[in-house]
Amino acid sequence: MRELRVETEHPYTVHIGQGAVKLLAKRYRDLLAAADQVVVIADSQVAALHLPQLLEALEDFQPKVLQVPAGERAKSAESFMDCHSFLLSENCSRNTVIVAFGGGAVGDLAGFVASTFMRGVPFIQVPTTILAHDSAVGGKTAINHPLGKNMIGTFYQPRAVVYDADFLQTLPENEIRSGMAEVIKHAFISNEGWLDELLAYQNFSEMSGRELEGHLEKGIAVKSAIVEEDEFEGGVRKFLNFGHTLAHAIEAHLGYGKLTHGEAVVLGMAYALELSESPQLPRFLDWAKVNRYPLALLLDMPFSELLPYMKKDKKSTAAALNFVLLGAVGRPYIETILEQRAQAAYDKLRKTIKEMI
Ligand SMILES: O=C(O)C(=O)C[C@@H](O)[C@H](O)[C@H](O)COP(=O)(O)O
Repeated sequence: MRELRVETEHPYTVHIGQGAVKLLAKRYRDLLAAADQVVVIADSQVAALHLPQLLEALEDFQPKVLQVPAGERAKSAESFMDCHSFLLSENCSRNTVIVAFGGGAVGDLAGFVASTFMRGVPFIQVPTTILAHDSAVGGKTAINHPLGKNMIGTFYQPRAVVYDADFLQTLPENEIRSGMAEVIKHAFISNEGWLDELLAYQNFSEMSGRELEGHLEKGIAVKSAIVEEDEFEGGVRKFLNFGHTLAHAIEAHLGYGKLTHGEAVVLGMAYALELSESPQLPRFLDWAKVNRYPLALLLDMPFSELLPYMKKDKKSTAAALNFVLLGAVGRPYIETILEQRAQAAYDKLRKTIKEMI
């Protein structure tokens, strides 16, 4: 079992390894035993596969379980209110502990619920996807608004992240693709050798469980170092948004859940590389093509339809579009891009994609 400490204002530990969920009752007994109630907010698809393991680990605390829709559909105002209604109807109090069980979406939702229920109750992240190596660490919580992704949320750190690698074994192919996009994002902003290793995958089924755990640990280390430096995103934390300006626009434009977050991030990273005039773009597009990321989707989406969403991105202002670009691998920076240049780069990328698929 590996442990990584995240030294934020309220520090916590990320436990990662097979069977990690079993340590919940031992390592967090004091927190859980002091709670008047333990409430699990679970992704319904994940619950169908793995809830018994979590309930066994928490059996001493007789948790209540609320299942929410799988994926991005969990991050709606309706599901946020359902969570609060559940907590109130179960007579939960400020001494309740929430456990988020599932992928990035349920983690973002449950974290937001935990940060707002009676102005804040403790929560533990139990992520079950590759993508959540990113979202479960760092304390960004959110739900979506039809006009923009993650527009409603807080910074609120979990008490612990318990990342059981056993849960990753049942991930469907599109979830593996989605999660690997955030892994590769961490490599782009930090380390060329690691990026080379990741871009060598022609098919993620070549990757052993041990290799995957290694990549997740590296990703978490990159993420936590940045979060430790800039917990509330005044500066360097924005680099973690590499690829996300376009990705979030695509997700909002298509309707949340139509595309996985990571698939959208791959399209967004290709665009950010084009804007950066990066020599990494051709091999990144080749990698995306062989690993069956939906590059062709960009051909159906005119720039004008995505622009209003990009303007609402949290890094942008009313007057300027701000993107995370890449000087070289490991050297991200923020640049303000004029609309005309943003459009030209988008059209150029679409032309390249059209010629290669
Ligand atoms: O934690 C962060 O900081 C990130 O930016 C990580 C992103 O990968 C994250 O998944 C999310 O999409 C953040 O978007 P934001 O627009 O809510 O900052």
